[in-house]
Amino acid sequence: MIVRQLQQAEQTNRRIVSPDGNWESTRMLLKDDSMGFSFHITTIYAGADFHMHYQNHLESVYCMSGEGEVETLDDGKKYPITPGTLYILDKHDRHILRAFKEMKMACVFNPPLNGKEVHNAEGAYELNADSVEA
Ligand SMILES: CC(=O)NCC[C@H](N)C(=O)O
Repeated sequence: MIVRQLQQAEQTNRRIVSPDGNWESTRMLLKDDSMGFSFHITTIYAGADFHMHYQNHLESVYCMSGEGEVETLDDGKKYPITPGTLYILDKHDRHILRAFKEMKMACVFNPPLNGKEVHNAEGAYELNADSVEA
């Protein structure tokens, strides 16, 4: 069994701060753990408004706190996000995430992230990103 603690993981290189200033994410479970998915606790900063398109991954995002919305770009639909909301990007959906208040999210990626991923110009993660060190 593997046991990890968020407050400890935040003190390591599992915590990634996005260079675009929109979010930070502590990646608690990664590809190296051989579970077939990765699990992250992500903070979306208040006022964030940014585009993503996970062409190489499927993602589920559960809101634990805060307030915002997600907009799917192919159909222009907007979905409010409040604590308890789960949105599931099952079609590699192009989307915009907006945080009206800081949001804390629990995120699962399939395939799992290596650890150091940040968004490329298209809002995707590459499949060959660096791993965090042991
Ligand atoms: C909700 C979302 O996708 N935020 C971007 C960061 C991502 N959750 C990650 O942990 O890399």
